[in-house]
Amino acid sequence: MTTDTSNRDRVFIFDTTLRDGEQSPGATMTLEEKLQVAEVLDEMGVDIIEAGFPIASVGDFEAVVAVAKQVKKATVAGLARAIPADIDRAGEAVRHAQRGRIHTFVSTSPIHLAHQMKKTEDEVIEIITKTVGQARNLIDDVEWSAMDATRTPMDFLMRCVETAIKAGARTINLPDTVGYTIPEEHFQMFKTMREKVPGAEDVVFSAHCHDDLGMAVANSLAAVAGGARQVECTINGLGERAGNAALEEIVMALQTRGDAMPFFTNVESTHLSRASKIVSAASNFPVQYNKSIVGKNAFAHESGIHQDGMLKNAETYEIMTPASVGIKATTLVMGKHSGRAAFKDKLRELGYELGDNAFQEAFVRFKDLADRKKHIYDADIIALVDDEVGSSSDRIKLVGMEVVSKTGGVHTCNLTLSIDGEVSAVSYEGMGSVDAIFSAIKQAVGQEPHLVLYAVDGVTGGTDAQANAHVRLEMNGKIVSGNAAEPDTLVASARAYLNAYNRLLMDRGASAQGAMAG
Ligand SMILES: CC(=O)SCCNC(=O)CCNC(=O)[C@H](O)C(C)(C)COP(=O)(O)OP(=O)(O)OC[C@H]1O[C@@H](n2cnc3c(N)ncnc32)[C@H](O)[C@@H]1OP(=O)(O)O
Ligand SMILES: CC(C)C(=O)C(=O)O
Ligand SMILES: [Mg+2]
Repeated sequence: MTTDTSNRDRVFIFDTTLRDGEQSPGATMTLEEKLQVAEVLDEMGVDIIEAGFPIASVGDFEAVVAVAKQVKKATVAGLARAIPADIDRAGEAVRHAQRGRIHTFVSTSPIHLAHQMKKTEDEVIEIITKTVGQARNLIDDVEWSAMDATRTPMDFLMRCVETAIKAGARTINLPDTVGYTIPEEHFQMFKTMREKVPGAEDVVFSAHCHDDLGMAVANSLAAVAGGARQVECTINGLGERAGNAALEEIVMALQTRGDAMPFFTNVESTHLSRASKIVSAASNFPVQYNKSIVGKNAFAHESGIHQDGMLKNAETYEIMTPASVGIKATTLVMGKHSGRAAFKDKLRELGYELGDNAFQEAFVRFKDLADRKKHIYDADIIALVDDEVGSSSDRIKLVGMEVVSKTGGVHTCNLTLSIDGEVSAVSYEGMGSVDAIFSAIKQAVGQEPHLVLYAVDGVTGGTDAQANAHVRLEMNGKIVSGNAAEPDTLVASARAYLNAYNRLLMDRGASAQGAMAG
């Protein structure tokens, strides 16, 4: 991570979550939500907040006004088409900000000119002069955008840019409106503009990339390398169609790879995770698990080799710290790909110190469970280890069990037990599956303990949760309890019953056969 900003150019971060982000189908935010988003953006040091498109509706106008009044540090921008009424309305909204900006745009590509705007190139040039001039009469800070710039012939685009600069625009944004460009091409476009357009040195060039081909961030960084010093982006990459360039990715790319890209932003990255959560809740757009920087898995490791490396040194598999983006800690997720190093570490965290054999047995059972269950929670491991530790001295052990249940019919349990090392099989029919299991065990062991309690609950949520079965038995005035956790409720019930039964035998200090006889 690079913290030294000397000899580095500043890149201004223009956040458009509240405008382009809100254009995502279904992402409409209430005024309160917009204010909450604006607050976190301002706190984290975003330079410009595009708060909305004031002409779009009364609600949008009021939201831009409210954000403008609330924001303390950032510039607040309002979007306007190249239409006088739009520009007036945007000016009316952003004048409430300590620093306001009118952002006006017009199409420049042949396809837009022919089909959307129905204007000639010369007419567009005239429109730019008039509308940028109108905006400059309202406010000093004017940004002009060439909609669909990346599908515009360079000579015409340069004419447009030169016209906008002459009319008074301070920021020239060249959007990749349809996410069509590629990094090398984007780099060249900005480089050419900076080198060839008269007056280019007096303005800030800006990139605004969409993610239709999944290259929004790469294209934005290429634009910066080519001379752009403002990047337009959104939290979580929210935005029209496939979204905009993700703010958190741009900020962290520049911060993490300062060695290769000599730039910095003013964004305090430790706010990124919180901002992501706020925007996700406000827009109702869940963040995909594997989303860079802010996804649930961005700092989570499940595979044994990675977990082992992480335990030795976090830099083996993490190029930035979770703390740097506001996430408390890395998570080592326990699952079928985990190895002994992570399992041992997890046991230590849960307060277990097992001997070599017990550890090995617990690890085998853990792997077996992980093969059958998608999510392994701490409670699963606790249940598994408690069961393992308890069962090592058991004298009655479950070897195999088959339960056949029929609606309205009998329930049969075919059971094989090992009793003091001797294997015996029995079959029993009961009123229900559990009745058949318990009766089969009693028949095999040859004793009649009284069942005081039988209960089952889920250790963790979901249909693949482990069932935690509890059994309390009484025999000759002695009461003992047994528990077992298993993904299968019937197996958990059988094990819990045997767990209690083994304790009965242990308490009596007799051999299993003796207990059976006595
Ligand atoms: C790439 C982008 O993100 S652009 C921003 C997209 N955002 C939005 O559209 C915000 C929400 N939009 C709206 O609420 C509405 O579309 C409004 C209020 C802006 C306009 O509504 P309407 O007047 O009903 O127009 P409508 O949406 O049907 O069509 C858009 C019109 O704007 C014109 N237009 C589009 N962009 C521009 C521009 N940059 N400058 C001037 N005119 C433009 C279109 O040519 C079309 O004009 P026409 O009706 O003469 O053919
Ligand atoms: C309005 C402009 C800046 C835009 O969002 C785009 O071209 O994608
Ligand atoms: Mg856009």
